[in-house]
Amino acid sequence: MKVKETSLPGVLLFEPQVFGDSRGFFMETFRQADFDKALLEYGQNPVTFVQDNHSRSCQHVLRGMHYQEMYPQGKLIRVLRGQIFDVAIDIRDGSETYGRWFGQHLSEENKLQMWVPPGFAHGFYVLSDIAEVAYRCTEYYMPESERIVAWNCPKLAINWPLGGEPLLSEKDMLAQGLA
Ligand SMILES: Cc1cn([C@H]2C[C@H](O)[C@@H](COP(=O)(O)OP(=O)(O)O[C@H]3O[C@@H](C)C(=O)[C@@H](O)[C@H]3O)O2)c(=O)[nH]c1=O
Repeated sequence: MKVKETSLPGVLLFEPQVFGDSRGFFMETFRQADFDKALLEYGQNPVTFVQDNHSRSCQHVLRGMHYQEMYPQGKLIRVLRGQIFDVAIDIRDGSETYGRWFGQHLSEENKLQMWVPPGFAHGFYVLSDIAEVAYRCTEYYMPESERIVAWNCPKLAINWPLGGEPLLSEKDMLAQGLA
């Protein structure tokens, strides 16, 4: 697994080694020791994943930008099918990079994984007909603690590669921008 820093400190990209042969391919998608080493190398605290999620969305769906106020979740995101534009926003109080975002195309082709540390908001926009997204979380889902920042907050000015009007859940539609 190769690890790359991004332009937003804390957010990391993981690129698995893919072993292709006449049958198809094989890859390790997570290895605890390598992940621990990467976090240590980039000065982050060790984490434990406690929940695995899988969602399926159609083209132009935008989910986000979500975070949990209490029990902030770190998330390790990958795409099983299709392509998304995945975005993390630093919303940690007092952070030097507060309000900055980073976006990356994740797809079944590039097999990249994005690490979104606890304290960041997260969301994605679906570019392909269908996208299946799988992610591991470091805290359990706590709906009462869930907060949402509007995907189109002018202060964030996220440069979404929109190919059509985003399809949002009702709660994402009602979200406010960053205070
Ligand atoms: C996120 C989540 C939802 N649910 C339920 C609640 C609801 O009835 C249904 C759909 O929930 P949502 O509309 O919140 O799903 P969704 O909009 O896909 O929420 C997700 O968005 C991405 C961007 C993230 O980063 C995730 O952490 C999560 O917030 O699933 C769970 O049971 N456990 C969970 O962990």
